[in-house]
Amino acid sequence: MKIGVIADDFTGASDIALMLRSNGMNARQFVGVPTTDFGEVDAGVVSLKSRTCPIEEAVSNSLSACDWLLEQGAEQIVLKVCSTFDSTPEGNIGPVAEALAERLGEPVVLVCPAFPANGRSVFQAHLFVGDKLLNQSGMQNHPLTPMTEPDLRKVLKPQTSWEVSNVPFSVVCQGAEAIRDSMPASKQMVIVDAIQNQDLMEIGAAAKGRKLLVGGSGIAMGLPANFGTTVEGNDWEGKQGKALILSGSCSIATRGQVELYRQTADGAVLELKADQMIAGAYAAKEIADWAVAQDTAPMVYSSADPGIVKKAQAKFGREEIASAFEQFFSQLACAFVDAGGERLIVAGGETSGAVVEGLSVAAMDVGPEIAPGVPALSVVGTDTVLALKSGNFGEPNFFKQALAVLGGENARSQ
Ligand SMILES: Nc1ncnc2c1ncn2[C@@H]1O[C@H](COP(=O)(O)OP(=O)(O)OP(=O)(O)O)[C@@H](O)[C@H]1O
Ligand SMILES: O=C(O)[C@@H](O)C(=O)CO
Repeated sequence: MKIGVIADDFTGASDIALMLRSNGMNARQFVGVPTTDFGEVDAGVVSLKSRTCPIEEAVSNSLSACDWLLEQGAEQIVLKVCSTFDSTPEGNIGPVAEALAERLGEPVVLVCPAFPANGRSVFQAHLFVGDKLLNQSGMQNHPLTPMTEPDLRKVLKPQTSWEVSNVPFSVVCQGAEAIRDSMPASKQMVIVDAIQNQDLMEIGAAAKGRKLLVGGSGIAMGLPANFGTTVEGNDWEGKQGKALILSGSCSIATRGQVELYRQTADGAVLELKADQMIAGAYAAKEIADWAVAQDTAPMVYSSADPGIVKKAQAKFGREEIASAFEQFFSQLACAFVDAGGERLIVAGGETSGAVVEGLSVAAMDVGPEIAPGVPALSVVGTDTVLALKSGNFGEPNFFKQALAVLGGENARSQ
């Protein structure tokens, strides 16, 4: 293994696995730290559910993943965080990055969440989503990690005892050597500006030999070139069996995708409501049986507008309602696969984590791209194919595209 990735959520893990594969590395996504040997890969991506869990748990799981990746021979570790830098004021990005840097003996940590293909850019350490600052992008309403500050120095500083600084675009646009020369010598987390893919390629070249990087999948774009790896053609195969769409993401893009799919799904949709969920009114097995009996791929969703989410959180508690939905989606996915379902499309990182853990998946191979940051995946050793969609990724007709690609067709023709 050349590059080891510790991803703080499951959709993020498949996002960076796709990025590494598209740029010349064989990559495999693991669910937690593997306990069996899956053979040699250039890049191993360990998916954790550490974005919103208690800090001590996030640190300890990330260190275990790091140790395992080092044992596999990884020369460089990437902590994959969200391209919208999702974290609470306490963490978990800062504490995990600091613990990993100390474990690896790395005094300087490059931090860059930019992902231009999905509209995320960093300028003067401020994170933009399209033409909006992070705190005006809709992320201020996120159910678990509301992002109300666009200056990443101010987001990261309260999370770490290290200094936090910025390498501005005026340096980045001069290329890899200028970026390398601008690196401090002492303990620092350095937020590096990046606006376009070319900047990420230069940052990747500048990062050659660094033991730890922190960022969105964009930070991995220029890394495979440092190792001179290449990949053979993709032998990934789709499945034509029963499909189910599960959406627990309340992000703006997902809500648009849910609405569009709802209009075209011939009624095969079921909205889960918070009151009924808490009252235990939904039965996973019954809904799974209904799902496999449909002619078109059904969609089960809890995606709701910020006002509805806030009310549910005030009534039941933020963690309680989130975990009730996550547990239910996980049970439903298991019941659907038990009932013979083959294709699962899941929207939302936390939701995807719950589903994949519930299915007891150990490893996934990366197939073709459905949308930037979202690959088709196949669960190693089973007939299940999956798409794990980050909340804000994908075009309005994402679900239709995903059904096609998981079925072995081309997304662009949808
Ligand atoms: N109607 C709802 N009311 C309250 N919470 C909800 C509701 N529907 C979903 N949730 C919770 O909101 C959280 C959404 O997070 P999730 O990571 O799945 O989506 P996302 O944040 O949009 O995706 P990503 O992390 O990939 O950007 C989940 O914990 C989910 O259980
Ligand atoms: O970086 C992103 O935005 C995604 O891969 C993700 O992590 C969303 O959960």
